[in-house]
Amino acid sequence: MSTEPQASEQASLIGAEYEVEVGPVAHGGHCVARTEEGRVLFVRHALPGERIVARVTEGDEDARYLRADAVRILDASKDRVEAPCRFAGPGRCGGCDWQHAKPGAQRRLKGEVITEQLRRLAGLTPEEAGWDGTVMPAPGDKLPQGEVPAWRSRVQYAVDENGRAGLRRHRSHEIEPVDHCMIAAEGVSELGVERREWPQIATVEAIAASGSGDRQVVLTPREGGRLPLVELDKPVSVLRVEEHDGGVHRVHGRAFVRERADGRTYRVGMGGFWQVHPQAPQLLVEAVMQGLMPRKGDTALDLYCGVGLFAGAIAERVGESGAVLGIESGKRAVEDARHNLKDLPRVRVEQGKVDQVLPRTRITETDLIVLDPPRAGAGKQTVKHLTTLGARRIAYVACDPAALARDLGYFREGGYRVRTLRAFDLFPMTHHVECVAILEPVKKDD
Ligand SMILES: C[S@@+](CC[C@H](N)C(=O)[O-])C[C@H]1O[C@@H](n2cnc3c(N)ncnc32)[C@H](O)[C@@H]1O
Repeated sequence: MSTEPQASEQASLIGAEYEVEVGPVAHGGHCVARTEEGRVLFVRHALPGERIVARVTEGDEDARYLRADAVRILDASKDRVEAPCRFAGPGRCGGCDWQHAKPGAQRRLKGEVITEQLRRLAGLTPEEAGWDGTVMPAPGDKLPQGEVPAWRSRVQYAVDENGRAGLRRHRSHEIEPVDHCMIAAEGVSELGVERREWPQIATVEAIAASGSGDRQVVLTPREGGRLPLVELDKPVSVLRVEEHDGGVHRVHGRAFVRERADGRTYRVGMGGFWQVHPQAPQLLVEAVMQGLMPRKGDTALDLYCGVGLFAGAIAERVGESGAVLGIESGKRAVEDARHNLKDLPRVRVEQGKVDQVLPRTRITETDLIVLDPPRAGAGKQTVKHLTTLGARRIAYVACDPAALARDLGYFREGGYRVRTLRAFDLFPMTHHVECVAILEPVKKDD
């Protein structure tokens, strides 16, 4: 069955409906389906094996593929549940992708995406990647059926023309007003951002640091708008982002929040990166340390080091006879990292892009490397450089399995193999997943 789009839309297929059988999951929070005419659809709100009616949301006659939403489920998967969030569904909030899937099924789908990316982009079988296909939930997130983990310790809300806070619809600038985001951490919900009016404000970010209890609200006024009087129920620091240069103006309270991981406190200023799931920093430090096994006296690099999470953990373990160099491009993050690690005299943090700073350091060897790049990955040139430094072990922390797979391919070209690859569901209800790959040089007799 198919419904043709209205003639006035010319070649656009937006609005056309196709009855299809849903195929496998694809990277990005959707599944692949094929129409009778052979058109490829990327369908959201569907699950593999289902028979559905898909309505096209993007694409025209000439497109290589169309984007679509499952608007009617004719034959449901056993993994399907009623979305617990009332703002989820076709055309609604774009924050979550898998509200309609059981938690175990969400993790399975993420595992399938990782396997597929490894195969397609690196030519690696699960065995060659040391990957057993299991995506682990964060401790505390395995909740009874129907309950949703409230994990987002940082939420940036957009504000609509009526002053209501909300979240963007999928691939859209439109805002879905949301009076309670189910995945927002309790500390975020308690700030009351979702329940008040925000005239003249473009975005409001609510931050609830877990270890310290620090709370922060970061306001970006509308162009030409003025900052409204801000009175919140809780003691929070409020920052305002200046329009002209992205600078930060402190309205009241501290200009940073304090986070805790691995027995240390980390100051994180505005714009500085910190993992959003409260369990993530500890979980990732443990996975990285188990993989790297630092020894006293080791030298190590922490690339894309943020405010110094892994540099701090490694420095504690390599002791005073060892040394750690962190590299990070964000100016404020580097200031925070230097502050956070100032009790560790053998740690240095350099500011700049890894591909520019690393060659300038003239480092020719190191025992250990941890790299935790942004979504785009490290890239061929940087990976190639890293494979020349003779590291005994490399830990690659990745928030995008596609970029990870590409970079693992480059590591292989440089003589490194993957020992283990672990994956953690640090973003429940969304399609995102965090991986930690541990690499080591291929031995001559391998
Ligand atoms: C995924 S975060 C990791 C931060 C840190 N490892 C942590 O876990 O808190 C990536 C970091 O890389 C930084 N970054 C992005 N591109 C960079 C580049 N080309 N060179 C250096 N740092 C970069 C970002 O500012 C961000 O702090």
